[in-house]
Amino acid sequence: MIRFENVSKVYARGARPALNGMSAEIERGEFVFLVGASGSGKSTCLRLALREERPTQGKVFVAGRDLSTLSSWKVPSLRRQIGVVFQDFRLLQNKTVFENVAFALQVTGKPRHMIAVTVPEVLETVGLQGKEKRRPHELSGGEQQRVAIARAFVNRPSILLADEPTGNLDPNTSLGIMNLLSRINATGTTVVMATHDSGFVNQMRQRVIELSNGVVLRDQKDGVYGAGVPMPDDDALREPSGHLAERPWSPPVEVRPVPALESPAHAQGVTGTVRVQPSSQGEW
Ligand SMILES: Nc1ncnc2c1ncn2[C@@H]1O[C@H](COP(=O)(O)OP(=O)(O)OP(=O)(O)O)[C@@H](O)[C@H]1O
Repeated sequence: MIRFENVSKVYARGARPALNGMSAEIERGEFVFLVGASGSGKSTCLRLALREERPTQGKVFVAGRDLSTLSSWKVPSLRRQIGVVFQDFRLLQNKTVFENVAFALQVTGKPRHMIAVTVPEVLETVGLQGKEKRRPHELSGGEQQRVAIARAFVNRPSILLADEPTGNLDPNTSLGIMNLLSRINATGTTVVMATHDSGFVNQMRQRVIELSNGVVLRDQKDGVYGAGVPMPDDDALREPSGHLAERPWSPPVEVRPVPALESPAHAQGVTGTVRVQPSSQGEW
């Protein structure tokens, strides 16, 4: 789905490379954490996959396209396949919740009647029903991130890139966002998330790609955040079901993938389930 082939990126002449011969391949439907020290190149990887930046050397392939030969006029169609979520939400401040999400459909030329149906559905999925008319400054950080996720997904992209999506949120709110991303991934969407949040990385046990100075230091299936050494009490924490129980540090709800998105209430970390069925392409 996403392939980096020996990619180097030098932003300014003479500067240290942000990426320095980095290679990695991410398959359709994977959930991958990109970790590494500040400046190790995580955001650069995401920007290259979006064709916001171009490599100085090497190639990036996304959804079967070689981005080095992709014409500029095809970049919007590439980006329609990719949802993006940022640490700072990046909502349009003068638009309501509904309008922020609707905007993503309008720019792709969707008809008004389709927008009128789809936006409330997606807002319900992320737990924001009843808040359609609010503006971003009238929402909590977690709610703003839910709007951003709704906007990222309303076009049913096959890839979600998330750059520190929990970086501005408290642990409980972050947990709700992680649950939402996990459930989105469970519908078949490829998720790549750059993060410094060691707690979630250690608990979710997804693939971890660790960057250091622009190269892949570690690529670990069912990985952990640091050093590649499992935490000593992991087996003790694993329940008979295979799910991880709470750690002493963790918020009071487990994170686990399920085969479909759940209700907004569940996404916020409380019980109750309304299933949103994925389409045959594994999208929702
Ligand atoms: N637009 C830019 N112009 C010049 N240098 C840049 C630019 N963007 C990133 N860099 C440099 O490239 C290197 C990698 O940055 P990048 O943002 O990819 O790291 P990161 O791992 O995402 O860091 P963080 O965890 O702090 O977000 C850093 O040395 C950074 O200063």
